[in-house]
Amino acid sequence: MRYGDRVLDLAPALDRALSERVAGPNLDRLLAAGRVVWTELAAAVAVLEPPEEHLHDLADVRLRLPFTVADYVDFYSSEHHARNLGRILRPGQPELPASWKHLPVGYHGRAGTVVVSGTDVVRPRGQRVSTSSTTGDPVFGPTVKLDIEAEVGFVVGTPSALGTPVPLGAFADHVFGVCLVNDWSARDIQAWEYQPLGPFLGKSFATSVSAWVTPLSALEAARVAPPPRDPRPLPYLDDTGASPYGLDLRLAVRLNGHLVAEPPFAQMYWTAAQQLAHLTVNGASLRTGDLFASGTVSGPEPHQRGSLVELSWNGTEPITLPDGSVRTFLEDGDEVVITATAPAVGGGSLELGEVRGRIVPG
Ligand SMILES: O=C(O)/C=C/C(=O)CC(=O)CC(=O)O
Ligand SMILES: [Ca+2]
Ligand SMILES: [Mg+2]
Repeated sequence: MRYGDRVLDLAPALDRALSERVAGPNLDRLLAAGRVVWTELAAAVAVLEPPEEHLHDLADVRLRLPFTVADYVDFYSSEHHARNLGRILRPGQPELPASWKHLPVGYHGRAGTVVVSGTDVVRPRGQRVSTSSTTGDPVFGPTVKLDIEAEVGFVVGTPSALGTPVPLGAFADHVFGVCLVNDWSARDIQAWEYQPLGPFLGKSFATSVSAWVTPLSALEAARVAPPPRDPRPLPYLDDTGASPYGLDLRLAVRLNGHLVAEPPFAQMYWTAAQQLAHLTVNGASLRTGDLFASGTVSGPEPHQRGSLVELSWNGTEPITLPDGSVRTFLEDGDEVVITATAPAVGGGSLELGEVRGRIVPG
């Protein structure tokens, strides 16, 4: 457990009965233990006075992937991001696909390449069509449009049965907490391969997650109403009158230490509860360790865009950083850090665990 600037080795600091139910080398057993135990643990932690011997400086600790990732799904739930990508990738066509306001669009990603914050990201190679190509034929080589996507991830604890959808109201019975996600994306590989089945190799080479998962119970004060929906969604997605599941998380994206974007999660069109309801409405089951990400978090303002393809408008509007360096997409050696804050229970604000990654040559 994160304890300010330190790390608390929680299991030996807990009473034995609780410790035996959650202890392990990662969060897998805690996730599987279910909501009653999560609540019991949160109560125990709130009154805990940790002995010094179980506290370690962050610098002395190597952070690991916090849980075994089962299935990984990525949504597309920022209206601002979706409209921007539509304008950039599909000029002359409607900004939003016809289904966009009726369901949270998503795709299944590659769980095995989800890596913990701090892991280097190797520039991927693949097929792309050069902008100077006269034939439209692809070339092969390292991506020249390596991008980030600042996202929020939701971590499933309690599984569900195959054939049984998880309704909106059961969200907190299944989802343990929240992490930050960087969905690295090779825009040139993606643009050539993605139609009609969606992203494939352009995003499957690495997805970074924070080493820390913030329990939903710690984010009660961050809950906000999502933006109004028009048209009203079908009943299984209609959260009118329900306790809202928007979250006022304020993201910050830094490139080589310079702030380049401040995406507001509160403006996401579809909430995580709706994403979960949609993901299971066909009877698909959940497993402990399933990770579903929000989609790139972009707000309405230019400085609120959570990807470089938006911030540099597909490379046509380069960004000048305070140190004088200029970027469109990522260069080798670049380091990206995504952080977030949220209103805390009892006042003040809390920080989510950061997600950090550096690009190394392919
Ligand atoms: O509009 C497209 O074709 C592609 C969109 C994305 O690459 C974004 C994606 O991965 C989903 C998201 O993060 O919002
Ligand atoms: Ca994404
Ligand atoms: Mg990815």
